[in-house]
Amino acid sequence: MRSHRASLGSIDPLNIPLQPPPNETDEEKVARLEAAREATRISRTIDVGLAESKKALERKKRAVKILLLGQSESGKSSVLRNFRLAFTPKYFESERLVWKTVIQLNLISSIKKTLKVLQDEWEGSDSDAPAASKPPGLSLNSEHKRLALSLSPLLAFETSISRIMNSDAPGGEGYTVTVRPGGGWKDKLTHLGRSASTAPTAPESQSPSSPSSPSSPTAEASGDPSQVTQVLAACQNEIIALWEDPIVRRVLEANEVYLQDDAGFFLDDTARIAALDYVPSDRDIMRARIRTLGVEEHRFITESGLRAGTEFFITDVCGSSSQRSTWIPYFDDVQAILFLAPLAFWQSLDEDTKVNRVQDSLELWREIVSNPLLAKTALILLFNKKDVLQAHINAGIMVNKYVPSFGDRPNDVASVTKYFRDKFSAYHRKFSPQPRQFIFYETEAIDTKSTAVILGEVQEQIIRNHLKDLDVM
Ligand SMILES: Nc1nc2c(ncn2[C@@H]2O[C@H](COP(=O)(O)OP(=O)(O)OP(=O)(O)O)[C@@H](O)[C@H]2O)c(=O)[nH]1
Ligand SMILES: [Mg+2]
Repeated sequence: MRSHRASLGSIDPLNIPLQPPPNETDEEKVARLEAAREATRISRTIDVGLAESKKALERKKRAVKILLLGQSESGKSSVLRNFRLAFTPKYFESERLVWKTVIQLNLISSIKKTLKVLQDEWEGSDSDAPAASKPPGLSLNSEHKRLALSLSPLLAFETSISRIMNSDAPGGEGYTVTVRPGGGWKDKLTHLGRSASTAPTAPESQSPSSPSSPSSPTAEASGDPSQVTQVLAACQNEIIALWEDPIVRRVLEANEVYLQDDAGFFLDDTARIAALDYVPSDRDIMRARIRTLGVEEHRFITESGLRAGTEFFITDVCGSSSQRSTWIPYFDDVQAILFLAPLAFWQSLDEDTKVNRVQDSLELWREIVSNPLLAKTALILLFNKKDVLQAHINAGIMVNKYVPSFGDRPNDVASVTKYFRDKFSAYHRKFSPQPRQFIFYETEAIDTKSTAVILGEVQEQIIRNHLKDLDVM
């Protein structure tokens, strides 16, 4: 009986598309074989890539993942820098000169703010009231004009460096140093610093009484960090004279500008920072202010300490209210959250001056604590900036003026801390989806020694829990 099925014979129809086309010329054959080799190469590269991604995923699963949360200016990035200093000191050292530029920019920002207030005063006195009607303590004179004029070239440097750090995009408005997410700005500053040190040296510092004028070569504001150092050194007497001038201080106060309370305030350290050979101390680096934009993930392997060789992923976020929705994708698979909440009960949020800062932290804490995605995550609460709290209590700021429910408890740091700790702890108990330990520390992120001790304890706790979860212990 003949089979109804057609015999495949020696021709395999599945192979037909792979067969060389009939009448293939030699050139076509070479091209076809080359294309086949290229396809195999690409396929192998993809396989290797997939294997590497799988390995990286596996590694990330074993690594310790920490998320830094808290409102803007709570100290998240400063805690990250402390982590770096404590556990990756070589890496921290390699970045020291990058921070020099940030600190110089912080100093220039304070000068810029002062000059803006003075400028507004002059414009105001030109337009409305005659100068004579100003209270005597607020009358700016020609010496102030000279100081302002001699410092104005610094502003051009600030603009150029910010532009370089942000790849020519504006680096945010106002007076806070802001950079795009990612570490690209650090590479740019490092590179600029290196090329500047190999370039012919700039002229020796200029006469302090005549710092670079807009037309002088140093005022071209190339964004070269070594030029900023030169110009700051040349201007340091003027900066100190401006900041220490009693009339300028009174004008700033009358305009409710309190530079000392600003993050990244370095005017009191001008003589040191504006010196040609200035190298930032660890504390300076912790005090530097640079606003985080977006979300930054930092991976590092600890170089020293009890757990040297441990891989960490620390995610640092922007704390502004408008940015908080960007945190959520990072809640997955994180072992611990360090939640920073300075007890700045006398302050409101920059982004919404109707909202008290501690109230905002408490609300944010409630949201984090109650989030089901974070039910198993260790939450570590840091009442950061305890030095700032101490200074305000010492200055006689009354808590019950801002927080009436504080009542007539003693107006001291211990009572204030206990009062708010009880509140945060009550939220933690009430809103956690399942019971978990309440872990709490008072910190001062600009004090690297005390912070290192606390971070050592925190690191140990997190790693132990993580190893337990991975069933390694
Ligand atoms: N005095 C004092 N200043 C601190 C402390 N912790 C941080 N700072 C300073 O506060 C400012 C803000 O700290 P950051 O670490 O930049 O704050 P952040 O939470 O990362 O803020 P965003 O990036 O805007 O979300 C910086 O100038 C820090 O140096 C502290 O304990 N005491
Ligand atoms: Mg930050």
